[in-house]
Parts: sequence; C-alpha cells; structure tokens
Amino acid sequence: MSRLPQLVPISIADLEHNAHTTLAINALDYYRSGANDMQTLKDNQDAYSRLRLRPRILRDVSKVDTTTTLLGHKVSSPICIAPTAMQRLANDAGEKATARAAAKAKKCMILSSWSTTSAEDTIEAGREVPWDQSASGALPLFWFQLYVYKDRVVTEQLIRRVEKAGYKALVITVDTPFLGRRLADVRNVFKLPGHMSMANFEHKDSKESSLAAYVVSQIDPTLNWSDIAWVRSITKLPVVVKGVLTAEDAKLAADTGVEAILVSNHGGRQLDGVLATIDALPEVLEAVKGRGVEVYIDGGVRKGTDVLKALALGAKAVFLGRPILWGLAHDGEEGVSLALNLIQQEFELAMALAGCCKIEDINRDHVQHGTTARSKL
Ligand SMILES: Cc1cc2nc3c(=O)[nH]c(=O)nc-3n(C[C@H](O)[C@H](O)[C@H](O)COP(=O)(O)O)c2cc1C
Ligand SMILES: O=C(O)C(=O)c1ccccc1
Repeated sequence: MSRLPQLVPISIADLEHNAHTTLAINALDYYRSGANDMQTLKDNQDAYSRLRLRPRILRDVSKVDTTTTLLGHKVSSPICIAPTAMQRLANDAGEKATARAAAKAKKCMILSSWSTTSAEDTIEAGREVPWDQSASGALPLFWFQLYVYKDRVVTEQLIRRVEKAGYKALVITVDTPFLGRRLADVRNVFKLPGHMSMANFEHKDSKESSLAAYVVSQIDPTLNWSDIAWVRSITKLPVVVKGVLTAEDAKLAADTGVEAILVSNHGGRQLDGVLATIDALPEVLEAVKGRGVEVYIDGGVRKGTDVLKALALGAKAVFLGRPILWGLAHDGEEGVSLALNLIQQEFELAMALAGCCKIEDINRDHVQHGTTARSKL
C-alpha cells in the first residue's frame, strides 16, 4: 500500500520523500533515525542553513572542473559515499548497486563493515562497470570502513581480505563503542531480516538478537589510541579515523600518524547533543593545520550549496550517508546514480555562481557564519 504520492525526483529531498512512501517501516525507521531526541540529526542540516555564501563575480565560469584527489587518488568530485550498513534493506541489489553507481561516476565509496554484500563481491561489481577513458584521469575509489572487533584475529583477517580485494584505505569508525539509542529501532526491535546476512562475517547471532545487542557482542568498547596504532602497524593501507569532533582528538589522531580524519557524528545516530559536524569542522582543521592530515566531513549534506560551504570552510571532501540510501530505495543503481548526479550538478552550478572554476578556487572567503554583512560586524 502506497502511503503518499511519489514525486519525479529532482532533489535529494524528493528522493527522501519517495523513500518514505516505499520502504518498509522497519527499514525506513532504521535509516532515518537519529539517537534519542534527534537534536544532532536535525542540527547537522540546520547548521548548513545558518551559513551564508559570499560569491565572486565576473570570473569566466564557462567551464567548471570538480576533480580532486583523496590520499593521492584522483576522483571526479569531492562528493563521496559514506559507509551505511545493510543496503540490501533498501534494494535487493544493495551494495553492488551503490558500487556500480560510484564506479560509473568515478567517485569514492566507503563500504560498511556491516554490509549485506561481501567486500569482494561489492568491489567486483564496481569493476564490471564499462571503462570510460575520460581525459580527466579520475578513477573510481573504494575504501573499507572497519569496526575493530573484540576478536583481533577476525579484525586482522578482514583487513587482509580487503587489502587483497583492492580497497585503498581503512576507515576506522571510532564513535561506536556501543550503538546509540535510536528509539524507533528499540520499539521495532530492529534486526536484520532472516534472508540477509552480515556478508563479511559468519556470525549466526546477527539474525536472532537486536542490532544493539549484536553490536555489544562484536564491537570492542575497550578501543583506544593504541589500537589505532596497532592497525597502522599491521597494514600498509592509509588509515582514516571516522568520528572525530574535537580539536583535542584531532591532535591525538595526527600524533598517532593517521592519514586522514573524517569529521562525523555518525549522522546524529550516536551521542545526541553533540555539535553539528559543520560547526565542529573549524576546530578540527585548526588543530591539524600543517600536519599533512586530510580532513573530510559527513552529516547533513543534502545540496550542492552544502558541499560548497563545507569546502569553503576547509573540508577536502564530503560524504553522503542517507541520500545514497534514498537513491537506492528509489531505483537501485539508477537511483544512486540519480542521487549522485543531482547533488553533483547542484554543486557545479553553485561553484559557477560563486565564481569558482576548480576546487582550489573555493576558499574561506566564500562563506560566513550568520546573516550579518561583514561591514556591520
Ligand atoms: C542507516 C545508516 C547506517 C550506517 N551504518 C554505518 C556503518 O556501518 N559504519 C559507519 O561507520 N557509519 C555508519 N553510518 C554513518 C554514516 O557513515 C555517516 O556518518 C552518516 O550517515 C552521515 O550523515 P547523513 O546520513 O546525514 O549524510 C550509518 C548511517 C546510517 C544512516
Ligand atoms: O546503524 C549504524 O549507524 C551503524 O553504524 C551500525 C553499527 C553496527 C552494526 C550495524 C550498523
């Protein structure tokens, strides 16, 4: 039974609207929820609305080039795909569909540890995409999101598998020693449907217990900086720490030698009441200035102007979580391509209207906090 009429989607908001009409309530609640009062979930988007752009004019913006590099790899755009668990809840093709859309767009995708398609099958799907020899030199890029498991043998085996499969970085999520309390999931006793599996593992209990209980049984809450150093010591892959929100932790991450930081509050799903990521970004950037650490951001990015604001404040890239799930729910691979293309086109237009032809043209003067003109400050 359809709950609301479908829209012909021309924005991420339209894709979200449509997902609300098509997804089963358990999956929809799991995807859309934030923790507790969902204050941070709301603030992630609201904080972008509190920023104002400062465009430059008369700069010949007839050609806009969004190519950039991430840890030395050239990609078509700083718009990337965040890791989200259990994508087959949105569409049966799940992670394979996302990988194909990412590969087609030559964008970076982070695969979740808790994917419903294995790391090997996902990257293989991306490789099957017809080869487009564009002059830009950009290529698809696949990174793997790692939770550190209580069982370090399982953790190490997973690292070996993803190295072999061709993933180019490990993104260690550090804000989930326990799963945040998402009230709708508690009420729904949310768990993975019986016909799906956490495809990177052979755990049987994932289908019997609630997700929160499963996480407690697997993820190591003793995780600390020495474990990040341990991961670095056993792999040559660069390490990205996902879930940093403060200058203090950004400094520790740089001291530990990580290659990059992803400023994230897990889409408002973990500790409710933390800062919106776009508001936390400046202190993180300031803390690691000159230390050679790339800084990315996720949370609440829904429009091309959000991407422009994040880059103007100093982020090297932005990652999309829920928008990809809404695209998947809309139309599988085509839907993810649509989500990526919509925001990519919005970003290119925003760049042109702000007087930017390439990523390096975007700078701190293109954005300000609040609505008061500089002359009145
Ligand atoms: C349904 C869902 C599942 C997620 N699963 C994971 C995960 O497995 N690992 C992880 O590091 N982050 C996970 N995240 C967090 C995202 O990587 C990302 O930080 C967040 O979704 C960004 O916010 P946005 O959804 O507002 O774009 C998940 C987020 C959602 C919405
Ligand atoms: O739901 C999530 O946000 C998430 O990150 C997660 C963590 C562990 C298992 C599955 C999903």
